[in-house]
Amino acid sequence: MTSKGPEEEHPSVTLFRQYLRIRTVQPKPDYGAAVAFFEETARQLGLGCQKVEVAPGYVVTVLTWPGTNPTLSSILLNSHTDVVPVFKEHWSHDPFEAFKDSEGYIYARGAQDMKCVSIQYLEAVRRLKVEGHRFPRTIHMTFVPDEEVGGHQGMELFVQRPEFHALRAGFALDEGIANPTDAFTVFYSERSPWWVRVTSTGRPGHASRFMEDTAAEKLHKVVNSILAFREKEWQRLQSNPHLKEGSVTSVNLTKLEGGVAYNVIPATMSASFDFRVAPDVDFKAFEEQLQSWCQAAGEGVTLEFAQKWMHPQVTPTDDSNPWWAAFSRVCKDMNLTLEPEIMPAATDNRYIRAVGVPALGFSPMNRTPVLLHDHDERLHEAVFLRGVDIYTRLLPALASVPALPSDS
Ligand code: MET
Ligand SMILES: [Zn+2]
Ligand SMILES: [Zn+2]
Repeated sequence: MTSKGPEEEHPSVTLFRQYLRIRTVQPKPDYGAAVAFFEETARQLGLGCQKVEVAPGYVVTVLTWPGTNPTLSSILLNSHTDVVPVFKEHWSHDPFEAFKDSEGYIYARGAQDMKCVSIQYLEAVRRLKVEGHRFPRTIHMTFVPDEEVGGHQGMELFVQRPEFHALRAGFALDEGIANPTDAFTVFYSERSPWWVRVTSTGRPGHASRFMEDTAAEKLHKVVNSILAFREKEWQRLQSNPHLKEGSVTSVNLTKLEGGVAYNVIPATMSASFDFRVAPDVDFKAFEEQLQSWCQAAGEGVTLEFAQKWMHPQVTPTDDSNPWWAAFSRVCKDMNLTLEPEIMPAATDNRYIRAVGVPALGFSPMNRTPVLLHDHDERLHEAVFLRGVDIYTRLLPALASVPALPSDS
């Protein structure tokens, strides 16, 4: 599809580009502007709008399209409003201008992760409302802050609040990842983020000496053990074509800290690791493994967790799950190929699943390179619009799932 001039641009694309220009970029997102944007959109669409301040300055905006049968549980469409930082010098276009090139690619931070999805939800609801539809189940759209830094001042708090329980969510959709092939990836579980800092203490002294028991030597041993484990998991993934990235445990060494001068042996050094633990791992045994690598390195080597998710959940992807049945039926009817996978990263879906709500991670972008968090993050307007079509089919099906035992 070739690009149209601005006067011919699809209004859904225009709204998408407007949202992309709001600078909700970490570490200082302009959440006020995002909330105002959704309030205004709610007004235009005739949707209920509720603001829940889960922490000072951290507002969850809830837009609601009531269903015809209030006894049924609702459909929750979640998206986060924050985006990750940019390295502006590596971008072909200003990442907050939402520039559209002559082919129709829209360049912006958040184009894939996940401002596209927020607008696709809204535009699908708009279309269905304009066509005069009503569905039995209520549809709530939640726009949440803070996901990109862990969701601790966003969804993690929101799911504990009475306002969340009052939504009576029976099923949720949240973000997925683009797929470069013709297929669409859908995520039914997630790896658990474990952020681990290993601190090593040892003998300080003059750096000209062969000092024994130094912090660096012991830290080196732990780093070796963990990177050997990384290599093992990588080989396991490489050698088995049936395994996807989310099915093995990954780890990266992301920070090294310590030292004051070239010629002073420091008494303390630390290494930080980002583990993503596969859902089928025995968590207790895995933690013991980490502890034993530290112990094997010598005295004075300890670890602490900056993040340690312990509640991985799996949403069934067979017809025993009526939500999956409805979701996959629509995709089949639309001739979309689905690739069910475990999310390699972490999303707010982990909090939603942990309070007992089945959830899928889905960002309808096929034939699209995976550019989330990358330079030149972009999405073709035709792929974006196709996503609106997909939600326009998914929402009626999900919001019409007949009464379930869990609804009463
Ligand atoms: C682990 S906190 C979540 C932040 C981000 N979504 C990630 O997966 O890294
Ligand atoms: Zn995201
Ligand atoms: Zn992200």
